[in-house]
Amino acid sequence: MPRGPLDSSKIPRFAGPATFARLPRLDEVGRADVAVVGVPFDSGVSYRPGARFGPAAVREASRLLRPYHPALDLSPFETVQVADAGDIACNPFDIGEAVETIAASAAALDARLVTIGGDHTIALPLLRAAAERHGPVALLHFDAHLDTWDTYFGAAYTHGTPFRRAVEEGLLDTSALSHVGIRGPLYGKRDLEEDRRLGFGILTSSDVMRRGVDEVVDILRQRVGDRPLYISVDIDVLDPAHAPGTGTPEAGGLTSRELLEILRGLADRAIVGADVVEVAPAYDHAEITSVAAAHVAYDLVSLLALNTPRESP
Ligand SMILES: N=C(N)NCCCC(=O)O
Ligand SMILES: [Zn+2]
Ligand SMILES: [Zn+2]
Repeated sequence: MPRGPLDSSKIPRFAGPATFARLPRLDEVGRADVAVVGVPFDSGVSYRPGARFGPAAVREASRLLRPYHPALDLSPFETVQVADAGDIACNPFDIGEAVETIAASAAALDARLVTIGGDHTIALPLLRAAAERHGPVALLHFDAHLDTWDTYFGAAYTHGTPFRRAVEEGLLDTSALSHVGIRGPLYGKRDLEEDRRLGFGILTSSDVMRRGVDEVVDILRQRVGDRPLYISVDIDVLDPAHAPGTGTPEAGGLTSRELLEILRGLADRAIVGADVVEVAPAYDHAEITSVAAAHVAYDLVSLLALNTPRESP
């Protein structure tokens, strides 16, 4: 029987140190099927810094999460062992070294991971770890930004470039790559042409609004098929009204309801790992962004719980 979160009817949810959803730490349970791990790294940002404080803020905002998910009819923490694996400590002064550390630490965790960032640079090492285990993976990338740019100031590893590196490294199944929520001004039309050449399809923020959640879910489910799927959620996919606490906000984004509904529509796909990145609490108000990120992480944990292979009795 998995060990679940602290009982909030006995220990008030605002008491004690924060783990994700008040779950046990990984060292308290020994092993986990699904682990939530923080990566407090933001040395790859191109604008406002501060996502290094994302993991702590999301854990704090996750105290109110409850154990039963009505929309999925699922108690994820009873179905599988979920634990908080703490933070991956990586070098804030050397991006290349940090990327190596994150890849090695993620690969060493014997669990399916929901990673809390940190800036989007961390998706590259997380995809390395996922591809090492599963081969090239399908990618669903929720973001205002493409993050397939080549370099910034000559730097190859930044929060605007992880998915171009991931394609170059052969980590992704280029027949199943989608961005969702893209919007805002670009450097030029070439950004879109290069992105298409890498293999990405785009559902813009306007597409989500005009075509609606159900049609978007149909398109994404078909594109992913039965491939192993990695989901990367940059919280700036949400409108700044729903996620002001982030480094590169863009007007005209998704609502948190739309994002959660799209994720729930993917419950029967073969999800192998996920991240929620770019929460920068210094720009947040009333925990709006961290609450949204905590709920997104809860839904991702639930999807992974549904996707954990059960041992036959
Ligand atoms: N928020 C992320 N991941 N990327 C934004 C990069 C946009 C830019 O610097 O032009
Ligand atoms: Zn972004
Ligand atoms: Zn991003």
